[in-house]
Amino acid sequence: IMSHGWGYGPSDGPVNWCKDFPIANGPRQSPINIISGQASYDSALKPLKLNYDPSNSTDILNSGHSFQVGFVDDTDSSTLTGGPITGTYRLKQFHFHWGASDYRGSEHTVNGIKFPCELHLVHWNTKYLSFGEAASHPDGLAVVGVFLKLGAANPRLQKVLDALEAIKSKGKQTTFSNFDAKTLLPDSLDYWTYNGSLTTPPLLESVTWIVLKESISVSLTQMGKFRSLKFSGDGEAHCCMQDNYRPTQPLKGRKVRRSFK
Ligand SMILES: O[B-]1(O)OCc2ccc(NC(=S)NCc3ccccc3)cc21
Ligand SMILES: [Zn+2]
Repeated sequence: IMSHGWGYGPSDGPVNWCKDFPIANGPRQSPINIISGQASYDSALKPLKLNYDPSNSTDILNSGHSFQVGFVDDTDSSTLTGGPITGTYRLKQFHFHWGASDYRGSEHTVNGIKFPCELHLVHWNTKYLSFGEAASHPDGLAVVGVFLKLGAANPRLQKVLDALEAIKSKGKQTTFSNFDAKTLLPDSLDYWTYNGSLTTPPLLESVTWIVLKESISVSLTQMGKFRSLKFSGDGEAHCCMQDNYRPTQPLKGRKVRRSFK
């Protein structure tokens, strides 16, 4: 077993996760490479409905693997409905994955193309009592993935990045209120969808993935802010938080559908 938790380094990284989490080699692992020509249009797929209440945002945390903005999820005030899912899923947190260079960092890829960063908006099915409970069921979670593409600075993203000063090292947390996660979404909500898993241990196969076709912009300077975070805690040897993405996993016969013609 691993001497310590999991990470993204040479000894505790994705190639070794299967030792502690054998599901890493399971039938519905994420992320995947989306081959757009092989994704079949499904007219039965509904439009995504994201209703987020900005007053639900609570905090921003350096988890040691990424940073995440947390939301109050004890009522149906910030929800995802429609799309490929049935029922109501509550927003719990959003976080990102990014690279050490601008040519890698996303988890999902499109026709082999990597983006410098990928946003994950994590929701859980309210037919279960909690996120933890939902995470152990095949229909328990729904994650909206958004690619970040190099370009003009993104003013909506900047509000999140300005908060990173206070959470540089692992375990740091600070309040983060009145943030409207909807402002991080692109104009179009066209998406690809497939059945997958968490992309970090425990790699549970409980995620309906909803990956948006349209990306949002991020500037080089803003990418530098992501990379200024540390995997390490205060007093530990400084280890820049970057390349915190899992490589793509085998499709194993799964079908990817698209909501757009
Ligand atoms: O694959 B992802 O990076 O994107 C989607 C996503 C959602 C959640 C996580 N992990 C979490 S919340 N772990 C804590 C936990 C996990 C399982 C049960 C309780 C608690 C990682 C990812
Ligand atoms: Zn993620």
